[in-house]
Amino acid sequence: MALSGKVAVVTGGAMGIGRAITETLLQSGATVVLLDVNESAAKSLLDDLHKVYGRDRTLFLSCTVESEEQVKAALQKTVDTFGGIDILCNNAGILNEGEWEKTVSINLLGVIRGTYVALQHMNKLTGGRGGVVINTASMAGLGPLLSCPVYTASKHGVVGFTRAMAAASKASDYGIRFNAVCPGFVQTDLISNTKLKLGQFSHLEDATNQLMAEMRMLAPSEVAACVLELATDETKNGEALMVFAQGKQYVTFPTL
Ligand SMILES: NC(=O)C1=CN([C@@H]2O[C@H](COP(=O)(O)OP(=O)(O)OC[C@H]3O[C@@H](n4cnc5c(N)ncnc54)[C@H](O)[C@@H]3O)[C@@H](O)[C@H]2O)C=CC1
Ligand SMILES: CCCCCC(=O)CC\C=C/C=C/C=C/[C@@H](O)[C@@H](O)CCCC(=O)O
Repeated sequence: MALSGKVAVVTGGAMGIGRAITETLLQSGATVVLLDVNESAAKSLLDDLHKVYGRDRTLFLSCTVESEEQVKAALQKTVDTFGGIDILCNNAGILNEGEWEKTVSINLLGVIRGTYVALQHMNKLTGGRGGVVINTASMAGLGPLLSCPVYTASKHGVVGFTRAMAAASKASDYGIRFNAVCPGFVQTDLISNTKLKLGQFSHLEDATNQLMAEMRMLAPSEVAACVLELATDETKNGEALMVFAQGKQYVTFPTL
């Protein structure tokens, strides 16, 4: 299988897109460590996964991506347990325009933190074996979502950070590829009760719902399939892969 022998870490791996990524990577032969704050969801998922994949290819570690200490401990535990890290999926994210600092802290700072801590373990220049980092951005990382300006900013930041890290890694010979997946609307808890999550922009919920209807919904598994493509296609570095209900498309960015 494509990922046999590979060790993957998935943040926010207990639910939604992260759960689908976890399952898809396991199906492809990887060992998967899922980091999440929702212990009950994670333990329920682990029970299901153990029945299908056995107990030796999955591990749940309670970890918030907001904590440097917890991320460092989780990635060290991963390396101590499975020998290294080959794939990092910085997937954890929230929608909360009311608590916008928390949105930035998780969606952007959490991606930067996970990347920088994993770099110490994955970088070929520091004893790592290289690999790939796939960041879950969003279509809102490529264009503005009027009802959630801070969520939009966080996702634009993820796209920019990913592309810059890809260039830095190539120029530095880290041996690590960096890519972003940019889904449209996906049927998960994140987009439930959006009116409560839009803060001062809750009056724009209808406009967002109209966009959601026009773009149609994706299943988490469709996003996970694109993550698998970015993980396994070694020609992909610095890419942003858009995922629509109608298909997928790599972004062509302007050459400055
Ligand atoms: N649902 C959608 O329409 C879209 C979602 N995305 C992005 O996909 C990613 C996953 O979101 P969904 O699966 O939709 O949401 P979800 O709410 O179903 O799952 C998010 C997971 O992240 C975990 N999490 C939240 N805060 C965390 C933290 N501080 N540390 C560790 N884990 C944490 C949650 O416990 C949950 O298991 C997010 O980055 C989101 O922005 C991108 C485009 C579309
Ligand atoms: C309700 C928030 C959902 C958060 C979850 C997501 O990340 C969903 C993102 C899905 C689609 C986003 C599409 C964004 C489209 C806009 O950029 C576009 O409609 C703007 C067009 C006009 C312009 O460029 O100003």
